Amino acid sequence: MTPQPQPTFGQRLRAATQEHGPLCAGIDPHRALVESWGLTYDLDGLSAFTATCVEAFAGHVAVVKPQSAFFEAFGSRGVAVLEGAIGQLRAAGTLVLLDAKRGDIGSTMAAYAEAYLGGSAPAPADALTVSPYLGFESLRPALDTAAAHGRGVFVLALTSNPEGKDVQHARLGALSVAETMVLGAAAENVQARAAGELGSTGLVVGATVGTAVQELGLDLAAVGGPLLAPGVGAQGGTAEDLKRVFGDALPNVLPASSRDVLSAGPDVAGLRDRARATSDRLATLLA
Ligand SMILES: O=C(O)c1cc(=O)[nH]c(=O)n1[C@@H]1O[C@H](COP(=O)(O)O)[C@@H](O)[C@H]1O
Repeated sequence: MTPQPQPTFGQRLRAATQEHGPLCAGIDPHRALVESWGLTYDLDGLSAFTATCVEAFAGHVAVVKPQSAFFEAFGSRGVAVLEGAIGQLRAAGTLVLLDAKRGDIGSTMAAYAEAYLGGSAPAPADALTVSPYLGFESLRPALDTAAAHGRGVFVLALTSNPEGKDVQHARLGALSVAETMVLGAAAENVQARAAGELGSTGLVVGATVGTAVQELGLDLAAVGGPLLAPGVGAQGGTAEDLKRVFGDALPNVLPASSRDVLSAGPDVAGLRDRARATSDRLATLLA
């Protein structure tokens, strides 16, 4: 019997958002949030916070995005909590986008790719955020490792923080730095686009970037991959902003929200309801 080709990350993401709506729910255990849930800001509090998020989100949202920094802050035992959560979410069929924004030179990038996306990664994620400021092509090991294992990457292009534009709007000859990321991701997604499918190389474009997409003349619809839009909620990004920022690329947008959703905890049902309501609202907008 001929083995079936494994589904790509883009295919799995499309199916997940069709089933659950477009929300990417963040797990960002900030000290203030953990304490507002009545937990102590220590390893026990981190574990309890994470377990509540997993219970609320697993099987109920399309994608969960744990922010690695908040787990790394507790050292190897914090990372073990993160690895446990990744495993539980994926076992429930929920896609995990690990937000670690890794970026380095080729051989070191290859080690990061193996660590998070490889065939023998200890706790592989379905996708990883990556930082392209050592050059788009420095990401090659992550792009190739992800593709080989049906996983994805999200490349920073226009980040939601106000300082991002100092680098991302800068021009390299005719092209802005952001546009090199758009063209790089589009090239990775050519085959998927030709097949009428969502590609597995995504970009990060914040919901808070105002008119930057238009000013820089970026063709986000041509990327052919998912467009992670953080900044919804706590950073001030609204559903209306998503419309303005993304225009005809709206169907590929994966809006991400962390604090705004997490503030509905610690009650599991309350947290799940907030995530579902946010996802439903966004689904109507993106339809
Ligand atoms: O890659 C990201 O997810 C990301 C990119 C970006 O441009 N801006 C941004 O806020 N993020 C992440 O998205 C999350 C935003 O959290 P909230 O502002 O609480 O919704 C954090 O984990 C950020 O690190």
